[in-house]
Amino acid sequence: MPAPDYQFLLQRSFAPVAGAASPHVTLTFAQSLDGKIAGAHGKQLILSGAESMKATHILRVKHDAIMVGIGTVLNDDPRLTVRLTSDDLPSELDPNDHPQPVILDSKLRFPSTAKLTLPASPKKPWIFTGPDHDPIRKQELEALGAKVLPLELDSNGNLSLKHLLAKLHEFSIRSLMVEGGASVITSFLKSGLVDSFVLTVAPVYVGKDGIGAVNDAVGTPKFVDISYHTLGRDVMMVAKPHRV
Ligand SMILES: NC(=O)C1=CN([C@@H]2O[C@H](COP(=O)(O)OP(=O)(O)OC[C@H]3O[C@@H](n4cnc5c(N)ncnc54)[C@H](OP(=O)(O)O)[C@@H]3O)[C@@H](O)[C@H]2O)C=CC1
Ligand SMILES: Nc1nc(O)c(N)c(N[C@@H]2O[C@H](COP(=O)(O)O)[C@@H](O)[C@H]2O)n1
Repeated sequence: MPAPDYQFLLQRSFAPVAGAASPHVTLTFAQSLDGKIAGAHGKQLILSGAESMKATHILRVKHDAIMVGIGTVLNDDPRLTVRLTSDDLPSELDPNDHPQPVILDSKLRFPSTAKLTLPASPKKPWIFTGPDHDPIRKQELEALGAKVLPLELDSNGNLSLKHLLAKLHEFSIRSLMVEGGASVITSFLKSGLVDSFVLTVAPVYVGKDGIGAVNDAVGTPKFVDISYHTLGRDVMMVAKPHRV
């Protein structure tokens, strides 16, 4: 099998439109053929093969920030770093240019033992939380190097994505990669705030007890500018949501 060509990602722009006061949002995740992103009880699964995982890390290096919900932190304990070498990238991209980790965590459930706050973590997380968070917990997390940032809630009691994007823009974040999990994917699909959609489909079935990528009604989003790329045994779909 020939080595995959990653130019479709390396050459793609994730810059916001001129004058926008919020970052370009890329929603990306890996799912099975039956639409699952994790196993029973949320068991973390490595669905992506080596080739599509490399594409995910190229996306990481091309974005200023990477975001997951607290459910993913509690379940997966992710690092959210770039693991590539300079041989994998053109000279203008640096494999040490890790995206800023951003977490949605309205009740400050973020664990003190998370890999994201270990000394080895190149960038300490920015944790967005609700207006009624525990100030002592905030201090504890800040002592570990995290930045804790209060945010308004939306009408469903979730952190407001519109305000989040405005705040990230204030902090000079121009591109945000949203990696999941299911609740965050669902919120973004509902929100209409997604600019690029990058889906990895792995040729496996997880079964009915797995966690679906979408866990609530999201309407019927449509996509335009669609392309499909074979990466090893996986397929990556790259598209833009159609804004009406
Ligand atoms: N295959 C893949 O590509 C990926 C798979 N996963 C899998 O996803 C699963 C985790 O998904 P899930 O449990 O849904 O957790 P999420 O990571 O989606 O986090 C959800 C939590 O984030 C908080 N939150 C705050 N604001 C929002 C908002 N506006 N929208 C949505 N959530 C918000 C809520 O917690 P609170 O109310 O406390 O603030 C909510 O319960 C794991 O099994 C993981 O392995 C995760 C990423 C990628
Ligand atoms: N692209 C992709 N493929 C999979 O098969 C996955 N399970 C994920 N998961 C996401 O990556 C996070 C782990 O990141 P680190 O390797 O720890 O940096 C995980 O939490 C999910 O967000 N992604």
